[in-house]
Amino acid sequence: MRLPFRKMHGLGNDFVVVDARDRPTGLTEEAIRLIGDRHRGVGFDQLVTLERDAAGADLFIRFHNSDGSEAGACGNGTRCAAALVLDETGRNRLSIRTAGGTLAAERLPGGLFRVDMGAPRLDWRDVPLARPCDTLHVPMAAEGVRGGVACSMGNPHVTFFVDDLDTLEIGRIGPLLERDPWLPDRGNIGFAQMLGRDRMRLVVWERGAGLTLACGSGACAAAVNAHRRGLADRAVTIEMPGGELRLEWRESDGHVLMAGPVATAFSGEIALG
Ligand SMILES: N[C@@H](CCC[C@H](N)C(=O)O)C(=O)O
Repeated sequence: MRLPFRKMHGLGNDFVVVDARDRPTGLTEEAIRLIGDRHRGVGFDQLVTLERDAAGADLFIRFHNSDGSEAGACGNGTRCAAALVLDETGRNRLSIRTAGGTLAAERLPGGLFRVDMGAPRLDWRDVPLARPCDTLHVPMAAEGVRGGVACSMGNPHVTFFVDDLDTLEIGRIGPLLERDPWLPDRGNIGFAQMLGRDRMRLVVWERGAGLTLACGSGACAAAVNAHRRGLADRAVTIEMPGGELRLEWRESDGHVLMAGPVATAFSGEIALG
């Protein structure tokens, strides 16, 4: 059996996109890990599976990290999947369901795609944290960082605000913080440096995938958390190693809007078994 796929990325956060709308892919967790292996497989940060939605949305999207675990949300992957289906159908808007919630995607001029990522969840139970805590000041710490800000964007995020991103050893502290006892489901860990009220730098250590060039839901969380801390306005540009995303935490309905580019690198077929 051969499984067609498309390799896409959003700012270097890379995905293998497979289509299960007509028949299930049948991929096991082990097969997902193998395809995600950058030496023995295709390699990806996330596997993005397109499915039909039973509840009436235009599309259901499922996300798996390269370690085989399932994730409730993936901002860059949602933009890529949305772009693919919008191109396929010639439409400009799409409703999408994910395990983390119902989203809306639209095509913008200039080759950009915007996703309404819904409202962040700010209660400690929703992140989730291990026990009651003010999510604005989570007493997590590692060398060079202390006191994170937590929220859920359909997946768990903690953002640490620092003066100088370049002094951190993220490859060393990221995996420790991902598995901190405060995070029973592990977490995506963002390290942010404010450059002004409308601009910041961000590096994200992703749960189940490690250091990434960009993280869409991590950028949403950083925008929300920076505003909650009084560090940023509601609209910010976020610079990540792979490029920039434009974020707005909309006042009228509390939804987070994320806009940025997508790209296809190549497509191919995986020989299963
Ligand atoms: N690349 C992502 C986030 C992917 C999921 C994450 N690693 C998790 O386990 O929650 C994005 O662009 O949001």
